[in-house]
Amino acid sequence: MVRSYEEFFCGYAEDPVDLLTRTFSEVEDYDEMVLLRDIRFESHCEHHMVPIIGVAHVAYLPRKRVVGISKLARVVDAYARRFQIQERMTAQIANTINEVLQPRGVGVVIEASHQCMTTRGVHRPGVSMVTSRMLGTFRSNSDTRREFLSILNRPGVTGGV
Ligand SMILES: Nc1nc2c(ncn2[C@@H]2O[C@H](COP(=O)(O)OP(=O)(O)OP(=O)(O)O)[C@@H](O)[C@H]2O)c(=O)[nH]1
Repeated sequence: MVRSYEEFFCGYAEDPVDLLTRTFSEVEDYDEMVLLRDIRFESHCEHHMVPIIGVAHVAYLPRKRVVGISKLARVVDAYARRFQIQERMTAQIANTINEVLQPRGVGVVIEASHQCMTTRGVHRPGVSMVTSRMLGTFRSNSDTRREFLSILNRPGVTGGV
């Protein structure tokens, strides 16, 4: 049991800023959107300590600095593996990427099911919660935001491989 809880809450031992400090510079001035979608995560509700299970979609518009793509998923995990509320987790992921990479913009969308309301309390299975945090161009430019959100609605090319 102790090992399980150490795993559930190992995010407190991770520094999300550290995860993003190594960046790639030789990217031929790539400056279009980078989007990692369907990042599955498992978190725990800080009110009831029961699971929040969902997916995060994380995008940014680089300004010179491009990060290893797995690091975006690691940042999601670093915040998910803590006691959370979904709105705070969404903001933390976006704010950290924004502060460390200083991109032109960041967009984070999270869709999750909260077992504190599907399996107890109000008992509403099948309900999911959607939150988003848009910064920089994702907030100020509706075309950028629309491009991001429209990609989320497209089927993936890899078929989830
Ligand atoms: N942006 C970008 N990152 C990539 C691409 N292909 C691989 N990567 C990332 O390149 C990074 C290499 O980082 P390292 O820290 O050297 O590799 P690692 O120790 O295997 O890192 P993890 O994959 O996080 O375990 C990883 O984050 C990969 O996900 C790509 O096409 N674009």
